[in-house]
Amino acid sequence: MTSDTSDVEVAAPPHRGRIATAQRVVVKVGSSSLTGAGGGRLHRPALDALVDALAARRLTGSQVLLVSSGAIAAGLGPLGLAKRPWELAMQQAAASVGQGALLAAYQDAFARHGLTVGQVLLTADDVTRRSHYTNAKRTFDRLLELGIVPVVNENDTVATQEIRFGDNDRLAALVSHLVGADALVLLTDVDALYDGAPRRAGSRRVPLVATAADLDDIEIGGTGSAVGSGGMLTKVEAASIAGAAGIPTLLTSAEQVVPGLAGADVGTVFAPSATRRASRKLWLAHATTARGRLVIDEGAVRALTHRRTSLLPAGVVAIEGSFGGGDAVDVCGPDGTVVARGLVNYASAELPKLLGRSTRELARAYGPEYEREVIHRDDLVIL
Ligand SMILES: Nc1ncnc2c1ncn2[C@@H]1O[C@H](COP(=O)(O)OP(=O)(O)O)[C@@H](O)[C@H]1O
Ligand SMILES: N[C@@H](CCC(=O)OP(=O)(O)O)C(=O)O
Repeated sequence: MTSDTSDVEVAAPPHRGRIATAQRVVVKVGSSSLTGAGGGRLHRPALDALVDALAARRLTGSQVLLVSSGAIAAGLGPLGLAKRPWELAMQQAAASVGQGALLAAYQDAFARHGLTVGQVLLTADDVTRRSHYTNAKRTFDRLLELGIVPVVNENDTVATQEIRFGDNDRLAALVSHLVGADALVLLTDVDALYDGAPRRAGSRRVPLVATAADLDDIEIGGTGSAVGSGGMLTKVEAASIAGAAGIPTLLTSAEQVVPGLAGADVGTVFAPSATRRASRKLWLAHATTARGRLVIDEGAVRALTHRRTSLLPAGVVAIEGSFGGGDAVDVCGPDGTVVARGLVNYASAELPKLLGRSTRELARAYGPEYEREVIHRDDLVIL
């Protein structure tokens, strides 16, 4: 930068500064960045270069969590598969073979820097159900206290089609919530978000997404490689989930990880959309999959959104779906707009007889255990 005082000095964008100084950073790397041109085996030089950059950051005192894809891709070669299989059982077999190879490579690569890794395999349930969530959080906290680098992936071998994340972008965003990260870094095979297909002439890098409106004119497409899964869409969603917790996201390529982590003007930074909210509420909003819907009347909508009350049976007019007590459900107004999400205290089979009735009346009719709310306000997040 010139010292000429007539120049207006442009301060480094604050979000890039936050990435450079983040004390706790979650870094996610995609399959395509870890596999060679053929896609079916780990590309050790690429993995080693990534580990060198992360180890350097770790050794400056930051805590680094790595969310690494690549299990399925790494299992293709050993199983003699030319491309990612479509069948779930075959993907799981590939992941089972590949995850071992992946972790062994990380163990070895981090050991060159005197660092130890700890494997954490998560299913969607582990970041959805309250007891599992707390347990996963405790494990991460302890690993980080011990100076370990957690290496996280989805537990592909047991995740079924219905419950799996499928891509690791959202998982990385949820892990960043879970551990209260200061920054999320998504590494992929393109150096940034582009305003059109990245390899098309004329497409331009988007250096900053300050608000969701900045995405309006951007063509956000699917995966560009044979081994990736979500494409740009899941990365933009992940950045939005992280942003809702006050966490900035940097999206760039694995090759740009060193300047990216240093706060240089590479890749795309997604500014957070909010200041930090309590993580359990965020988890409720983003990690849970709604198993059903409760339709509530206008008065209940007002009570929930303006007075932040619990949802009582008297305000519920209809139920949709089949769910158990403790499951997540969406709460909608009379026009079908989703106003909240929460953990319901009753199973769908129990609810019909309670609708529209006061808790006092229900307690008289069915006993004191029916005096409880349909959703307690601590288990309710307004959307
Ligand atoms: N607007 C866009 N800007 C940049 N990349 C995009 C865009 N739309 C789609 N993509 C594609 O997203 C791909 C990255 O996603 P993916 O293949 O799932 O990677 P990973 O395996 O790292 O998760 C890029 O290779 C690119 O082809
Ligand atoms: N858990 C899977 C990740 C799925 C996947 O392809 O993710 P990504 O490359 O990040 O789009 C694996 O390890 O193969």
